[in-house]
Amino acid sequence: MNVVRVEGLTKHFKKFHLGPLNFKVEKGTAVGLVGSNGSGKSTFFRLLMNLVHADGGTVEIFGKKMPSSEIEIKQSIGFAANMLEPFYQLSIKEISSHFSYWYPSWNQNKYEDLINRYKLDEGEKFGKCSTGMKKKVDFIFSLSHEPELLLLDEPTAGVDLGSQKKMKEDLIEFLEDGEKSLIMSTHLIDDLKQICDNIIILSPNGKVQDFLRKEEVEENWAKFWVSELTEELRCHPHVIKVNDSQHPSYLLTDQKHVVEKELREKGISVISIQRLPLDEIIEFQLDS
Ligand SMILES: Nc1ncnc2c1ncn2[C@@H]1O[C@H](COP(=O)(O)OP(=O)(O)OP(=O)(O)O)[C@@H](O)[C@H]1O
Repeated sequence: MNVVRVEGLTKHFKKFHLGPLNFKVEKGTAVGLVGSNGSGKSTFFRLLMNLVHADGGTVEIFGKKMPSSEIEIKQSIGFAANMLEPFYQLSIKEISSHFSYWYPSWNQNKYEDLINRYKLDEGEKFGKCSTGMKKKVDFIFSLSHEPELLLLDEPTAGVDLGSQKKMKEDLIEFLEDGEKSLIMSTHLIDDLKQICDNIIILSPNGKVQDFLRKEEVEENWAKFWVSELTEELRCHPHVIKVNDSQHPSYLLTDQKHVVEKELREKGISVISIQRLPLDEIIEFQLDS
């Protein structure tokens, strides 16, 4: 079952066009959204939450259409995206009383446990919190009403290392029963490695450059150092990069088994094979 389905979603600003975006998020999975600064990650979250109006396309969440089922859908979404600034004059506790009113599923015990876990002072005015503290408050509010889906825009950015570790533990626990889902943007490879199943890469011009299934890419992407690079290999649809400026030459593939078979059939010797770590794969995708 798909928890999120996006079709042809577009947003045009004067100097930036996002989309058309097409993808699905399966229930029970965690998706990492990566892309360079300004590639449209925050805009994408705002579109999902109908905080900016799309110029085209459709969004379905929990099988219901946005924006016609907006209120119902939002009751089951935990959203953290630096949206609490308008409450800068209120204390964390005062903001929590608004949240508990808005969300029938608000879990006061969970909220208090998280406040203690992240060592926050509930009496502090939100506007006086540091950047990292604000991120933690945002994170706590997103989790305290027992959502089915979390949408988190760079949740760990600017957060101290100890709290980053706790956030990851909390997200892994959130996903544990396989019923709940997560989309989070991040610039941190560890977030992707430790939490996400799939990765959406946004190109600088606001398009989905790739949708990577983490298990598949770790299995399929590899570098082969070979005795020779034939023309056929250079043009092979699963050879995505070659380098013959050094000896031995190497090729990069996103289909290890296909290329391995091809090399064997053509009698080309493989000097060595290296699996590609996820960070190199993402780096390659972001650079290409
Ligand atoms: N309200 C707006 N009006 C005009 N342009 C906007 C508006 N909001 C965002 N943009 C532009 O859309 C582009 C994408 O911005 P967005 O904040 O979504 O990127 P991002 O991927 O989240 O970046 P970062 O990684 O730096 O947080 C940027 O060029 C930005 O200037």
